[in-house]
Amino acid sequence: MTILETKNLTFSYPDGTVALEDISVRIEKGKKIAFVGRNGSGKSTLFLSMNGTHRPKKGEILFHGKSLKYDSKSLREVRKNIGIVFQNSDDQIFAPTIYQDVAFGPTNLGYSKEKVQEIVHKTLEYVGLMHLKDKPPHHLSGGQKKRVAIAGIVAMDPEIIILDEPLANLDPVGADEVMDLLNEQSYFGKTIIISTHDVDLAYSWADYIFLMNEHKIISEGTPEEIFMETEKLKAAHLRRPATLEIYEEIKRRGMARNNCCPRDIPDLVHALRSQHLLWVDVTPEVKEGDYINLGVFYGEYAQNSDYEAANCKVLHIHDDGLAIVEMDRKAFRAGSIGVYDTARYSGGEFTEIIKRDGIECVGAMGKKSKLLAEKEDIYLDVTAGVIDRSILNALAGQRCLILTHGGMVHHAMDRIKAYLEKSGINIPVSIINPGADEPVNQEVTESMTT
Ligand SMILES: Nc1ncnc2c1ncn2[C@@H]1O[C@H](COP(=O)(O)OP(=O)(O)OP(=O)(O)O)[C@@H](O)[C@H]1O
Repeated sequence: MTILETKNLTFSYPDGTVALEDISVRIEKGKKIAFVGRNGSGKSTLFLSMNGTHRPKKGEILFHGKSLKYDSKSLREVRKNIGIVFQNSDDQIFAPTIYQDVAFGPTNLGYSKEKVQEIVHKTLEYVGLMHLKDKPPHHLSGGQKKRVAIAGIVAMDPEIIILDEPLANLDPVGADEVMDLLNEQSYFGKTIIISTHDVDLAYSWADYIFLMNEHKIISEGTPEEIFMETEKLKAAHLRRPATLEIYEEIKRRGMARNNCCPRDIPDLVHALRSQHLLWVDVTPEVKEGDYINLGVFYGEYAQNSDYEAANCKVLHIHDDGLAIVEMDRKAFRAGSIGVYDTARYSGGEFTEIIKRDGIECVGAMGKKSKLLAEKEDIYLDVTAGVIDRSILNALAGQRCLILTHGGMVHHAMDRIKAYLEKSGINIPVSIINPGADEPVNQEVTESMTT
């Protein structure tokens, strides 16, 4: 279902600079959308047009199929439902305290003082800034300011959240925390639109991408489609994502499975063709069709030590005694992944779970979960890219624990299950402390082969 649409949108600034030319896009409800383009291509202008801040010279904008109107009542309604987080948080945050800043939107919507308080507390808790609620925003770090700006928008409960360069000036962990927030909002059914020139982010995150160059949309499609268009990327001064570049190189060396389009590191690992055929020296008594044991180096993926014996069938023996053998390896030493919902935390249980389940790798997603881990003095092995890192560590045999809360629990479960289903690997995965309406164990049970 289309939630937002622009038709032949054209916009120029008062000094005559043309910023948008004939832009027609359709945004589907609930999707994660990225507008990708170099500096000055028109992304910010388009976003400000989408919520009625800029009035187009030509064309129109439709929200739920209705053309945008520019009287103050209609604009108020649109801005309640289409929230924008600006690239520079200082353009957005202006109240004397963080609490007041987040309260601004809900207050303007005419909610009672009690309801505003309830919303602000919930939202600040959600972004992990409750402990800073009375601080003036200008005393915060860039990453904290970004979270305040997002909180201010989330507090209005808009249908669409637009973020202009959401990760600009954030460190990797801060960037990950912002993406965790966005993924959770997406899980709750919000439509998320971002602008970025970070091709790696757009490729791994978005459901659908619009490519912009010189005030126009030059292409649109799924990430896989967009990043195959080398010429258009070049025209837009962009490059292909690193994951795709690595995959292409692996493929050129005959080491990749065919027809896959890895979007992240676990995908890339899965894209590696397992090493089936080996070329070895055999003794004269070995015949074609025999089985021999060979020592193979598997690193952390081995079941007992880094080296192990793999049973190999001799396929062909050359005159010079060299043979081609095929490895017959059945299984990885698989670890496990447990997801703990910190929304149901009552105090002190992490230490107990880590001891009880022999956890070797702990990761936390979201500020709230990280703060709780700190409170229990838990060392966090992973604080960024937590889901992917946990999958990779579990593939190497580790027992992993992910601390997160609310919608992120299900986002993490869905992502892990999707990966395991796609790769046919079996790793026990469960929500450790499910709610009354959730299944205790969500194991994926397909058989595992290399
Ligand atoms: N207030 C303004 N007055 C005049 N021209 C402007 C104004 N704001 C932006 N522009 C121009 O409009 C064009 C589009 O700018 P816009 O900021 O929308 O691009 P962008 O893709 O968001 O860039 P960036 O990635 O650098 O944020 C550029 O040529 C820019 O110089």
